[in-house]
Formats: sequence, structure tokens, C-alpha cells
Amino acid sequence: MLMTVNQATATSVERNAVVEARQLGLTFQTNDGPVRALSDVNLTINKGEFVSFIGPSGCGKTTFLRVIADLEQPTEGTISINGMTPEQARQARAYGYVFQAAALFPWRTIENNVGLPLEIIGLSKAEQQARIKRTMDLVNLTGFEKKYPWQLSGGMQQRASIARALAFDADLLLMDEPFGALDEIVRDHLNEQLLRLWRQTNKTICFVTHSIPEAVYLSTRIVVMSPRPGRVTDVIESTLPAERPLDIRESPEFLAIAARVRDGLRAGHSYED
Ligand SMILES: Nc1ncnc2c1ncn2[C@@H]1O[C@H](COP(=O)(O)OP(=O)(O)OP(=O)(O)O)[C@@H](O)[C@H]1O
Repeated sequence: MLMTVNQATATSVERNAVVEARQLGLTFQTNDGPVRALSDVNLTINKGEFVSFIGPSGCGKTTFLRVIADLEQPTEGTISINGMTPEQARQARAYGYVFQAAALFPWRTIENNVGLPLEIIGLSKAEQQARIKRTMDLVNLTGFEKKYPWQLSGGMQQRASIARALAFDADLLLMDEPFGALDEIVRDHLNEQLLRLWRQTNKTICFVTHSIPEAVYLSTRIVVMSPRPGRVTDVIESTLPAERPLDIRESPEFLAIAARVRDGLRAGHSYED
């Protein structure tokens, strides 16, 4: 298993590394004692990859994304984003972040929600409008600009929050279980759309999920994690083609990758907890 991680690291030198974590660890000090949310994470994510993080609750998936976004500071090892520290990357607006819940402001229209970060960074009105138009179009929400969040379905709200993250126009998109709360049909549809969007924009995506089919369907690489301490136990390269109709999920190749993810999850699961 360790071999896979090392192989991925070795080839990263020739490729274009967006995220590079080396011996990364993070221990939270809590009233109940220290919690090792991340331990010895070695991972390189290259430009244009779609990397999913999967693992049981508490294995550090969200913490890893938050470290990239400079929302948590590691206590061991190093991490760089486009060759910068997380703080520099945040200041350079190197990424967009999509949260579990759409987190839209109910008193703002969809276009004003999507445009809020652009307003904050002080872009001209014309540039704001151009970016809002482009990203609303990318997530298929053209025509809903003047609506309020409560007038949209859950799936549409989540698409609006993806548009808001895309409006930054950063090359890196961090997505923390964005479709977890949606029903399966809507989720399938958004998975297809996200994959199309990723192909169109050539962004690097880090995607947290609890769903094996979702991880296998979307990813070029799947990072399997396990808890106590939170660590990477397997990194699986996808052999699926870039073009993926939904029915690819019934193909033997898809099922073989899903089985390997399941084995990885099972191996990292402690039944004593
Ligand atoms: N701010 C914090 N203070 C203390 N402990 C924390 C904090 N944030 C996370 N943890 C702990 O760190 C561990 C990893 O949490 P994290 O949220 O990263 O896991 P996760 O894999 O994303 O879980 P989930 O799938 O439930 O979202 C957990 O044990 C969690 O309780």
C-alpha cells in the first residue's frame, strides 16, 4: 500500500504539483487530551487531477482540506500549494472552497451571492458581472440570477455555491462533501455536471465524499483514509477514461476499482472503536 503513495510522489517531480504534503501531521489539543486528526500524510496532487478523499468519520478528510485552505495549521511536516505556503496561497486566492451545505445568504439574490466574494476583493462592477454570467452558465443556472436561495431546489443551491467558488477563477477547487445532503438522482446529475465542468475548465479538484460510487465515478485518483490517527492508507489511480457516462458504473472496470476502495476502507476500519 505504501508503495502506491511513494510511486505517486516520485513522479510528481516531472509533473506540475499543486498540493505537496510531506510527513504532514495535525494534533488538536482538546479537553479530553490530544486528537491526532492527521498523521504522516505524504501526498502530491498534480495540476488537472480530480482527487477524492474517502474514509470513515473522523479520519481527517475535512481537516486536510482546511489545512490546504489555511483554516488549520499543521503541527508536523510541511505542505505547499502551488509552491507557496497555505497563507500565501490564501492571499493569492489560489482556491475556491465549496462547503457541505450551500451556505448562501437568504437575503441576497443568487447573482449577489455568487458575486459576494468578487465584491469583497474589489473587482469592478463590469468584471463582477462578466464572472457571474460565466460561472452561472457553467453550472446551468442562467435565468435564475434574480431568484433568492429559498426559491431554488437543494441541488440548484449547491450549484450556486459551486458557481460562487468558481467565480474566483482559481485553478484549485476544494469541495467538502458538496452533494452529501442531496437525493441520489440529483446527486447523479450533479456528478455528471461536475465532471463535465472539470473537463471544460481543467481545474484541480480535491473532493471529500463518503460514497464509494461517487469517488470512483469522479476521480482520477482516490485517497483512502482511516481514523485514529487520521492517515492515508491507500492511493488508487483510476483506469477509467475521462469521458464517463453514468452507466460506466456498471462496467467491470468500475466495479473493480470500487472493490479496491472498499477493501482499503475495510482494512483501515477498527472494530474496537
Ligand atoms: N477544531 C477541532 N478541535 C478538536 N478536534 C477536532 C477539531 N476539528 C476536527 N477535530 C477532530 O479531528 C478528527 C478529524 O476530523 P475531520 O472533521 O477532519 O474528519 P472527517 O474525516 O472530515 O470526518 P467527517 O466524515 O465526519 O466529516 C476528528 O476526531 C475530529 O473530532
